[in-house]
Amino acid sequence: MSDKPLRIGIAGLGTVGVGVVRIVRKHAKLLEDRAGRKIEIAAVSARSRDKDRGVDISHYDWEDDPVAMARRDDVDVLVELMGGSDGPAKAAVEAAIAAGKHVVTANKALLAHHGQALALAAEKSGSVLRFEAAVAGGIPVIKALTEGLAGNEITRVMGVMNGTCNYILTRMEATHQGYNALFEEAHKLGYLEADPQLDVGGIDAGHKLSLLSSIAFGTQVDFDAVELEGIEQIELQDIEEAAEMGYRIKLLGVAQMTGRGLEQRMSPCLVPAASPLGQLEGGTNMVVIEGDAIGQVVLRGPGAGEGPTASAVMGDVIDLARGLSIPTFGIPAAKLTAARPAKAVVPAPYYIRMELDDKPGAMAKVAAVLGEAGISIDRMRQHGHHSPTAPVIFVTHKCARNQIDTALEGIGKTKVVSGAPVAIRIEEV
Ligand SMILES: NC(=O)C1=CN([C@@H]2O[C@H](COP(=O)(O)OP(=O)(O)OC[C@H]3O[C@@H](n4cnc5c(N)ncnc54)[C@H](OP(=O)(O)O)[C@@H]3O)[C@@H](O)[C@H]2O)C=CC1
Ligand SMILES: N[C@@H](CCO)C(=O)O
Repeated sequence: MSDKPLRIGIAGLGTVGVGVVRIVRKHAKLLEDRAGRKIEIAAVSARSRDKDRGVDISHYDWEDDPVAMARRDDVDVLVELMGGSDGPAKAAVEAAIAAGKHVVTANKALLAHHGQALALAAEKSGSVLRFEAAVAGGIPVIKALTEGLAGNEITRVMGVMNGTCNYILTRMEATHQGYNALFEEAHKLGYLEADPQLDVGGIDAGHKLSLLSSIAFGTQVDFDAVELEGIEQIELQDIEEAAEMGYRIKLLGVAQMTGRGLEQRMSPCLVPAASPLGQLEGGTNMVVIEGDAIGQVVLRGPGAGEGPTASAVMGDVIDLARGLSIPTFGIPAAKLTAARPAKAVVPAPYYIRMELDDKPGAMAKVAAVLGEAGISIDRMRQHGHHSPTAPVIFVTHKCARNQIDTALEGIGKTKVVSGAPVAIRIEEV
């Protein structure tokens, strides 16, 4: 037991920051016993000093400037909980690292864009940079990958890592309402990020996937290489068609090393309804890790919210208090390789929906385009309708995404389809 406390400075007192303050206050003795030393808050920083945050912060020094707080002599660890890929979050983290202080952050945007540079800087200055809370909120997935599964060659990482999207998709199925109505519901419940595109555009989940990829495959974080597709084009009809075929639609991230490079994609996928991913409800997250020795591990839990996210932050803080020092992405940053990005090369069956003109030869034209792209049709259904166009669903045999893209382009040129066809990958999970 050390008689020297670990002193943290918290930059950002919103949902997560307040959660961290609450845990430090409520569990002071427990934390001391587990960490082997006291954990104390030396200073806090946010935009507005006068805001009522529902916790008493009067015992802690206030800093208007998070960078100044990061440099304070009495701060051993900067806990960055402001958010944003650049601006004050980046400046404060860089200042802390330059001053040789450890950093704990929940900021996936910052790490997805600057993770490699920050990890290199941290190692150079002898700092430790940790980010458990940045991926899948309260689920200890970073620890699982960097520690518990460190003896494995990781073959695939998959997951549902944006609770808001999963909430919208599962509520569409449960309430038979369309995307727009459920987007509004999620908005009213305060689930959406300030910029909702981060959630529904798949960007937030893509940030998280890029961080997991780095640890799993020993590669430099490459968010730009993540193939991103959001959930906005998913219609109730897709959810219901998928359900009838025994699938559910999830915004699924998949990262795997292929013979042609690192495939990273975050996109809506049909997954078997009976699989663990298919059964995931509401805002819950799930990460599936596959390794050569372990086989498959499934981690499930709350991906956001005050308590779960602060829990993950505190796990990192306790590790630092214990003196644990693990490279940011599991191996020294200089050893992380720059992976060749591979577009979805692993073939899969696809679900394709389109509004087909109800006139002679229309179906034949579409079938010809699919055939020319080398795509074999597994199943096809056309529903009864009273409109001039017929909703038509194809399920293909396994094919590559570029074949689908070629076919979609060709289908557009047939002039027998209204609007853009929707193609969704069917993932074996
Ligand atoms: N909320 C969640 O469930 C999860 C959040 N995260 C991540 O955790 C981080 C924090 O998220 P969350 O708590 O929800 O965010 P909030 O928006 O609730 O809080 C952000 C805090 O940062 C402060 N802040 C913002 N800009 C500045 C600035 N320029 N200078 C000083 N302080 C600033 C705000 O100050 P003020 O209060 O005065 O306005 C506020 O206290 C983000 O990186 C987020 O992505 C990760 C997982 C889950
Ligand atoms: N916006 C995220 C929470 C923070 O990671 C989500 O909906 O999962």
